[in-house]
Amino acid sequence: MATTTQDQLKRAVARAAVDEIVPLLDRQTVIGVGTGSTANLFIDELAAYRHDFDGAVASSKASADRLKQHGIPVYDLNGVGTLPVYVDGADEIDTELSMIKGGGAALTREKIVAACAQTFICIADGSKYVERLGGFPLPIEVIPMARSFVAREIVKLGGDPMYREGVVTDNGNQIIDIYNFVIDDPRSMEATLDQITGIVTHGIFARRGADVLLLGRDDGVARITR
Ligand SMILES: O=C[C@H](O)[C@H](O)[C@H](O)COP(=O)(O)O
Repeated sequence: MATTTQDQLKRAVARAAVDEIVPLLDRQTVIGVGTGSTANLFIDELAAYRHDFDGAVASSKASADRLKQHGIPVYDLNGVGTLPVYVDGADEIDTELSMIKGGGAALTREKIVAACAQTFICIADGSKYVERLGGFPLPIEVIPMARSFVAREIVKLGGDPMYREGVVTDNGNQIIDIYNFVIDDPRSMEATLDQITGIVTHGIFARRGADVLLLGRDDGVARITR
């Protein structure tokens, strides 16, 4: 039997997310849209329904551009109230639906848009589903002048910080990736990192984790809820 490629799994969950949200849409609905290769496929699938909803708030300039290319209006979050749904990928997601995000450096806007959403639907291929977060290096967005200070604080917490050279976020900041970081308790680590001066956002999404995970596996898309 032919194995399903990662790209096919991403496409399957993107379609499943569209199937899940289309019944909720009306001409006034504005939805939150994430960033990355899986979110891109979701945007492409969503395009067929562009006349069934009002528009979207994007979590990155790249996603905003892709939405606009499909003729989907993109709104500033400040002009929109609560979003009924936010759809995005993840770099890792655990059984409690806590996530590591930010592999594409979009974590800050993602966390903000997710905070405004009633329901967070995570779309991910099976490789992202883990027992414990931390195999994927944890991205942190830092104010540039605080980079070395934040790195020293991370070392005190037992992680190995690595500057992601050449990357500037949509907010004009820099990214540090933390390798070899044990995240036994995502909520507690999220709170600890929230306290470090100079960190704009880190990639642990635990307090605002996903509500629904659409997980692409060889045998189909599993729907897992928190
Ligand atoms: O900054 C990027 C985001 O957090 C993405 O959602 C995450 O990196 C997953 O991206 P992909 O769907 O390309 O694996």
